[in-house]
Amino acid sequence: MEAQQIISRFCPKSSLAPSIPMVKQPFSLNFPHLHSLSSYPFLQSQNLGVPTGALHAISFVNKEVYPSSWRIWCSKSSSSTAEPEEGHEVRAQVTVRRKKLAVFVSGGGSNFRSIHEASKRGSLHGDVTVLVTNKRDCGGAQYARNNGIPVILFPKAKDEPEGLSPSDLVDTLRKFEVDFVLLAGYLKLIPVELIRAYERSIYNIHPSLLPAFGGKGYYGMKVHKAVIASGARFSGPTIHFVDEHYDTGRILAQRVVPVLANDTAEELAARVLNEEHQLYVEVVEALCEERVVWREDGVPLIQSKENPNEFW
Ligand SMILES: Nc1nc2c(c(=O)[nH]1)N[C@@H](CN(C=O)c1ccc(C(=O)N[C@@H](CCC(=O)O)C(=O)O)cc1)CN2
Ligand SMILES: NCC(=O)N[C@@H]1O[C@H](COP(=O)([O-])[O-])[C@@H](O)[C@H]1O
Repeated sequence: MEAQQIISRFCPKSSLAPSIPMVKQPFSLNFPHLHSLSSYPFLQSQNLGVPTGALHAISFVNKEVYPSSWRIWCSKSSSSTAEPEEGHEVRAQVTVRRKKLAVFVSGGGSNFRSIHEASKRGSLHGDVTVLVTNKRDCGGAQYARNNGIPVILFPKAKDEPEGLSPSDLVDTLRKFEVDFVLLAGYLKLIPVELIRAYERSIYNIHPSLLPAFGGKGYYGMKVHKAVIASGARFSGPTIHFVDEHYDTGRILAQRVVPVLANDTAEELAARVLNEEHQLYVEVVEALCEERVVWREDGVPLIQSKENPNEFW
């Protein structure tokens, strides 16, 4: 990518903005080595007086690289102590608040379970605080109940007397202080009220390489059957921002799997789903650590946790 590309970082309105202003900088992709304190758990909480469960970091900036006029929004540190290395200086300290997640499902909920398990094992700096479904007895809803996660029905079934309106749903998610909405096998159109209320904070996983094989009518096994029938040699999951239409939001992440000559739709579905589970957890970890950045041309990128100089 051209060095003059501008990268700015987006922090959802509902999350605490970092303690230093978000500024656009004429960056190349080669940031000085900035790393996250999150890889040094012993530095968390007690050393810096930061509440338990909060990610925090101090930015050490390589003065040779950045002119003093640049303000660094990244708050990462490679140091195993709070002291800057030679040639670096402390610029800022930012606490990344633990995020609250709402997951929407209509079926078995294996992606939801993967995200919840990542939260429980501590690799995810967030919690699933509410589950939303249009199928009250689906596998995902049962899993949520078994794990003490509140379940909300939306929209109600046609034959049910009453249910939540779109604005009721928004109010309910606000009451749960939801930061991000994650669709995971949810088969209903998200209403524009929710899209507007959670700008750039609603994500969906789709089982094909969008924009191919997406849109109304493309869900579940229908997607994999269409891929096989097309003769495509590759498929894979896409995670994208959700806008008013099915599968047309900005693409954030993808993985590729081969489509084999003798694949059944079920075999392809299983291969894609295995990648989905890994990819969605990786992406949600990045969301919760506020590692999503926006290129000047509007393409969202994820900043690598291991090497903040790299984006994918
Ligand atoms: N506003 C948005 N809502 C939803 C999106 C989105 O991108 N924007 N993604 C879908 C998930 N999805 C693909 O990833 C998808 C789900 C369902 C359909 C579809 O055609 N549904 C049928 C009804 C199916 C049923 O009720 O069993 C339909 O609308 O006729 C297409 C794509 C989630 N919501
Ligand atoms: N267009 C939407 C769509 O087809 N989503 C797909 O539904 C499955 C849900 O599985 P899960 O309930 O086990 O997570 C997943 O494969 C997901 O990509």
